[in-house]
Amino acid sequence: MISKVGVIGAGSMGTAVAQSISRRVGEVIVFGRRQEIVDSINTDNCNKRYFPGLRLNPNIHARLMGDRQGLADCEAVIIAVPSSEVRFIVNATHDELTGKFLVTVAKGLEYPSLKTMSEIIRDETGNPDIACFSGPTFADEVAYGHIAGATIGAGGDPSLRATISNLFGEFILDFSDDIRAVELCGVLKNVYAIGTGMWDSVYGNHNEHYTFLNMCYKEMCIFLRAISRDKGIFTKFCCFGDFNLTANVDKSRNRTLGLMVGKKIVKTPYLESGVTFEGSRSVKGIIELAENHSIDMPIARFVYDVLSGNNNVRESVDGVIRKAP
Ligand SMILES: NC(=O)C1=CN([C@@H]2O[C@H](COP(=O)(O)OP(=O)(O)OC[C@H]3O[C@@H](n4cnc5c(N)ncnc54)[C@H](OP(=O)(O)O)[C@@H]3O)[C@@H](O)[C@H]2O)C=CC1
Ligand SMILES: O=C(CO)COP(=O)(O)O
Repeated sequence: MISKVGVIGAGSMGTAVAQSISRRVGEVIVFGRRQEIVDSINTDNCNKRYFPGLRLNPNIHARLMGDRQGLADCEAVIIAVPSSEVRFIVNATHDELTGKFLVTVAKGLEYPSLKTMSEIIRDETGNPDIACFSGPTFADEVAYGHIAGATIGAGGDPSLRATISNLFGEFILDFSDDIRAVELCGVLKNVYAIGTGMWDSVYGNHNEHYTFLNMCYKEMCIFLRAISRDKGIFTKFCCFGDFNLTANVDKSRNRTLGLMVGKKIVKTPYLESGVTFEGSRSVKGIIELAENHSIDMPIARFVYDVLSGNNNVRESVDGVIRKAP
């Protein structure tokens, strides 16, 4: 039984996962890069920057990212930073992470390598046991203990699954041994959340919304059918559940980005906002990955065109309707 778990990333998802897991293990150590967050967690049992109203469980402690011994003492480590940071951070903590049980919750695709997070982590650590966690899991709702489902992407080793099931025992879990496919679901759903936000910024009726949603899900399933070994992936939490959560709910940062870009409230510097918009970083890679499999993704291309400022939603959307699968 794992007793000490590390969480790299003291943001919304890192804090939320720490709160959930802390009810199932002896201690959770959250590693952050801001001293004031580390202090607020250790002094006030609260991450004042991300969840100012949430009292964290007393067995959650925080350390600065550089605390190598603190990380070395953890038996399992969860990586909860934006996908753009994963390679740098895992490379920098290679010695402490090698040989450990690692789980990534990050939803992104490295460019131009087109590697998923678990593939990056394996590159950097050589660990055989790397799992991913992905599903309809808004961090704030996880942090406050609401029911959530998630897919665990992991190898078929029964002891590995038992370990994961215990760590994430507060979630309703399904499993897949196609880790890459699970992670790509999380990448795709962010792209379609932006796309649905863009569409809804122009077409506000119910019929229009669900027509476009269906077009997105169809394009996503065509891609997954081509790349996934897990033929049941389509009904798993990482796919149908997370796709619908983020495409339909304004709480989604990706959907909100689509709405704001569609309404011309923001232009491309939004990446400097400091908000984690994973879909905008991964859309180009997902298009290239699809092309490598001779798959056309008109909706993903629509998202990329509008995000790039090449076109606005109205100019681009006719192409989508004509070409969408
Ligand atoms: N939020 C959610 O609802 C969910 C998020 N996820 C995924 O989790 C991942 C993390 O996102 P999320 O927690 O939402 O993002 P947030 O923006 O809420 O937090 C990101 C955290 O990463 C830290 N960070 C960023 N760069 C570095 C770095 N170079 N070194 C150390 N720490 C760093 C930030 O530090 P600082 O505070 O100093 O900026 C912050 O603590 C994403 O891939 C996301 O898709 C998955 C499911 C749900
Ligand atoms: O992945 C998430 C919920 O499962 C969070 O979505 P956003 O990054 O769009 O906020």
